[in-house]
Amino acid sequence: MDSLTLICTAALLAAGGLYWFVCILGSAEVKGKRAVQLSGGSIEKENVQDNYKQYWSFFRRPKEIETADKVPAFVDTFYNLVTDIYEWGWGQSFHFSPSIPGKSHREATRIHEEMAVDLIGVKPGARILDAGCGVGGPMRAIAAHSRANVVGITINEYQVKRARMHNKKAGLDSLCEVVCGNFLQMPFPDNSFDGAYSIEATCHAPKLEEVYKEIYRVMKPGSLYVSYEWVTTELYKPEDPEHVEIIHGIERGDALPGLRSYKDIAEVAKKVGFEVVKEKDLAKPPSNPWWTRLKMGRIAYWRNHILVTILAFLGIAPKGTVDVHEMLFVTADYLSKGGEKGIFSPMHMILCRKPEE
Ligand SMILES: C=C(CC[C@@H](C)[C@H]1CC[C@H]2C3=CC[C@H]4[C@H](C)[C@@H](O)CC[C@]4(C)[C@H]3CC[C@]12C)C(C)C
Ligand SMILES: C[S@@+](CC[C@H](N)C(=O)[O-])C[C@H]1O[C@@H](n2cnc3c(N)ncnc32)[C@H](O)[C@@H]1O
Repeated sequence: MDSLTLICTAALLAAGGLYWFVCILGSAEVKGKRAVQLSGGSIEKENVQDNYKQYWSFFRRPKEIETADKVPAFVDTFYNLVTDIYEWGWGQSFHFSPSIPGKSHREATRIHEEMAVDLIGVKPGARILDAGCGVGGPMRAIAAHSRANVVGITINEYQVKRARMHNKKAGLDSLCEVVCGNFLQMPFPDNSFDGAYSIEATCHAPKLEEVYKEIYRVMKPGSLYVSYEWVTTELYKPEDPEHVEIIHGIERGDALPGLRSYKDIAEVAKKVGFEVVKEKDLAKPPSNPWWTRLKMGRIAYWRNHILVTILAFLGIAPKGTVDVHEMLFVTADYLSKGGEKGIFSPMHMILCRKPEE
């Protein structure tokens, strides 16, 4: 073989390898987002790095996220930064679920979502609220399973665009509606929903009471609300520096104004007027660990990190994407530790009823 043939063969192999690494491997599962499409949500490409710095500056004084009224804007910035990475590396449902032997992550996720709508017992044609809907993974599973009309609300405009696109693609846009707004002040009339749910979303509210009060307002008397809450468990010891570090790590990497204790959830629900029908930590045995999926993905995260670094270097992905990805990488570790130690649960389930008038 002469040297020209050798160079051409090597170049072809390198190009093929790069294509495979970026376009095939770049998507860890079937997600609807590719590595080459990573963006900063609604943030202009050149402003992603500054927005990341701005996000991080909120945590200079841990546990004191300046003032509560700044939280929705800070959460919005966070989701501009992470939405594409979540979709690319996790899927369209931005939450955890217990692993189920013999079932894929996708199936386990769907089962966890369907359980929520089964708990609120709605009939086909009912109108239900998804408070903090993300890009609508749960909303589509729930609408398909229950044939209820789901109205989702998210603070993040980019997620609204993504969710509407996915709804249409899934042929579920007649059942699923998405609104951009703050779940602390929703643009819906009193007593207008036949049920409501929120999956790993109300943890972003600076005061749980404010979001529960607002959900209570828009629900019809007699209807049910279920929430999967992020909490510290009875094993969390605030005097243990390792526990505190893990919980702060989770708060910093997930835009949380401060994790609540499992004890506070039912108390707040009752305070706003709900009757508590059932409360259960879905992470507890006999459920299988929810964090194994996070740990199993570690090799893929390394691969993703190399990929993101190359794409940012080539100017394909925004510059700050590398920092955001690194932050998530670290967060995954804190989340797994919180799960393994049993001090944190992302699925403390509470089922509430708005009393009949
Ligand atoms: C409910 C919330 C989000 C929960 C999870 C959906 C996300 C929490 C941490 C995220 C991730 C961590 C590591 C990323 C990895 C480094 C990257 O290569 C691919 C994406 C990750 C796996 C990413 C995916 C989503 C999470 C698991 C919060 C915000 C209240
Ligand atoms: C972790 S994601 C979960 C999304 C969805 N429930 C799921 O499981 O895929 C949290 C969601 O809550 C939304 N959210 C947080 N604070 C909000 C607020 N004040 N008003 C409306 N939505 C909010 C975010 O925009 C995001 O869509």
